[in-house]
Amino acid sequence: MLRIAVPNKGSLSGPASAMLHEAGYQQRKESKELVLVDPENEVEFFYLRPKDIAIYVSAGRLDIGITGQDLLVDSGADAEVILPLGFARSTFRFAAKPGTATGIEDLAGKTVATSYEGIVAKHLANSGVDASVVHLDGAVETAIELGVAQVIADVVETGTSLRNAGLEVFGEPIMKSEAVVIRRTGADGDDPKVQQFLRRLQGVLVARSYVMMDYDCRAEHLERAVALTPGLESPTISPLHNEGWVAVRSMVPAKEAQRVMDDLYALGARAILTTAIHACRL
Ligand SMILES: Nc1ncnc2c1ncn2[C@@H]1O[C@H](COP(=O)(O)OP(=O)(O)OP(=O)(O)O)[C@@H](O)[C@H]1O
Ligand SMILES: O=P(O)(O)OC[C@H]1O[C@H](OP(=O)(O)OP(=O)(O)O)[C@H](O)[C@@H]1O
Ligand SMILES: [Mg+2]
Repeated sequence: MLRIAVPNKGSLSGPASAMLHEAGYQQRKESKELVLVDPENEVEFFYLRPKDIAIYVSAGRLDIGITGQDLLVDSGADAEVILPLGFARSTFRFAAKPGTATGIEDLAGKTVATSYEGIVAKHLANSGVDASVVHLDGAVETAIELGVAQVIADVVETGTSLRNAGLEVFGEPIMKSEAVVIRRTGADGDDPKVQQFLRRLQGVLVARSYVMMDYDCRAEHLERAVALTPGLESPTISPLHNEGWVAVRSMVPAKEAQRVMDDLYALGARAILTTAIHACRL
């Protein structure tokens, strides 16, 4: 049975469970459940604190886990990313009161408050800057106002939390992050159970970001039409009863669907339809 770690709280928890559900796995019904066995899919889910997941996975106790790339780096655990999942996207940045710092060199001798000590300590060491780091569990934006630190290092998505606290980012982003699937470094990459799990999640990612497009066009316009809808491999072309016309079927990125439909229409294509993809294996 495949043993998988899933975040039990925080920003990663809801979207991770939603993605697993979409991939056909059972998910817990109550937030207090810590383990869920899905016998039909031969999978056991362990709901753990997001910060701990890389540690369990690197210890070999669990086969794979879903966590944040920043949490993986912060843990220093011996685990690696095998599939980025595209949600919980954020950057990790330094911030301070406006006008107090412009780059990492301004941190020398200062105190930095953060929930991600591992990332910050490594970054300071790599940059050769000598600053103190104070660990806080959350709401670090308040640390400056309350005099615990002069600088913070935290997750930034929209920047609203920083603005509300009267702070500004400075320097280059320390790292970018998103939710990822991880496994122990050097674990068997060919494990068929892991491969099947990854194919299911990849199927969800594709189903979320593509639509299926069907249309009819005159045979003489086919090459130009197909250039607009090249698909992932190659579009399917079928003859129509009306001579000189063909039907085309192709996957199109959902974000581009409306523009592509306009362009196909302008080319003379008709009966242009898009339908959602519910699941796929590429
Ligand atoms: N506002 C946000 N937008 C996008 N991703 C976020 C946001 N806040 C946290 N994350 C991401 O979520 C992960 C942290 O999850 P974690 O559950 O530890 O913290 P949290 O979401 O802040 O929850 P908590 O309220 O328990 O602190 C990290 O990968 C981080 O990059
Ligand atoms: O740039 P924003 O869109 O404002 O998002 C970033 C904020 O979201 C997270 O905080 P969370 O609400 O999880 O509280 P926490 O600080 O207690 O973790 C993170 O720690 C930042 O504070
Ligand atoms: Mg948080």
